[in-house]
Amino acid sequence: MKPADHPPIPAPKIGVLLINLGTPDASEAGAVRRYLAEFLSDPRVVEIPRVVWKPILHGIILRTRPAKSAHAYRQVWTEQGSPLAAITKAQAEGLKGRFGEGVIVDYAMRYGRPAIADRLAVLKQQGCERILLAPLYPQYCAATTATANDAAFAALAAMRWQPAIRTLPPYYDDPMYIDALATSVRRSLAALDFAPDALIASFHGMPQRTLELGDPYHCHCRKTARLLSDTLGRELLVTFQSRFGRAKWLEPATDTTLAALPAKGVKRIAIVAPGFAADCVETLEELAIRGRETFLAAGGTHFAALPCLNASHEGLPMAESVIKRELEGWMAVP
Ligand SMILES: C=CC1=C(C)c2cc3[nH]c(cc4nc(cc5[nH]c(cc1n2)c(C)c5CCC(=O)O)C(CCC(=O)O)=C4C)c(C)c3C=C
Ligand SMILES: [Fe+2]
Ligand SMILES: [Fe+2]
Repeated sequence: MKPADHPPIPAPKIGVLLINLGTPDASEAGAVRRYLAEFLSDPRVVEIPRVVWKPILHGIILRTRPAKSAHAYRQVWTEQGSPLAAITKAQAEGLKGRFGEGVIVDYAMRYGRPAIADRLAVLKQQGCERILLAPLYPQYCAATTATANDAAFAALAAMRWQPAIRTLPPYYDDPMYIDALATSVRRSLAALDFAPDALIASFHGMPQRTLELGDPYHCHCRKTARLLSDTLGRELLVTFQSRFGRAKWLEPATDTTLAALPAKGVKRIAIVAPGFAADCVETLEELAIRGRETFLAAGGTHFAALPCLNASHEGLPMAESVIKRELEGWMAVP
């Protein structure tokens, strides 16, 4: 065959795989137990020797926590399932078509479904020879960003013909991210029927030891908060939520701060969670329900939990921008 007689070779495609933490398939204790078992067995999440941790996990945690957590999930469950699942799906839908022809946007979860290995296989079947892994964590943390990438690399380890891979860097200080947060916070505050005395930025906590071992998570959170505070032109109180286990976690803790503020004369607050790309049980139940109860029981009078960036008018263009930058050089992106 002369070269001109060859059938046209389809252009190789690019895949963008959004990755978030994962969430149970259902809000009943069995499903929550399966999810927690996978999540809390990850040595990136609980950095205790397996011989010590396994009996604690299986003998205590997985016998007691699923029922409590299922209660929390039930309070925030939607018709589309877990909020984290529904919002991540909406983010992927909302980003489709924003990177030009030949770029396929998909999403996966580190724990539970859709699994990272399965979606990588589907992207490959669709002809993606280059894939951007995009863990949706603005602040890098080994327990979130690194383990998401680890899972993808483990799937690649089983492939004879691997796609080329890039990973999305953390975007904790990206001006698009900070501006998106500031615009979203301003819009949410303007819609309140009260003016808060204080604005709290609550980040997911981590064991203090991970900071001492060099994980940049704490520094990334502090920098996000400083830049957001500068952009908003108002003070932000930084706290860390969702403490797990007996070890010392990053401080100040969100729950103890909420309980202490009214006695200091801070009776009206708004709380934002800049480290969560999507609302989830930690923002909708732990902050918006239990946090409110704690604050009001301590004498607070007004409480508002502000929404995360989600698939909003601020959130999607921000995600588009940080992703587009990583696709540069792979193709002429519009
Ligand atoms: C945003 C960053 C997150 C970090 C850092 C993080 C660390 C971390 N988390 C746990 C334990 C639990 N986290 C749980 C829920 C949860 N965590 C994050 C994000 C981070 N976690 C999200 C987005 C969610 C919500 C998931 C959802 O389904 O909506 C839970 C499960 C809920 C519960 O039982 O309370 C646990 C447990 C540890 C131990 C850890 C770091 C060491
Ligand atoms: Fe967590
Ligand atoms: Fe929690």
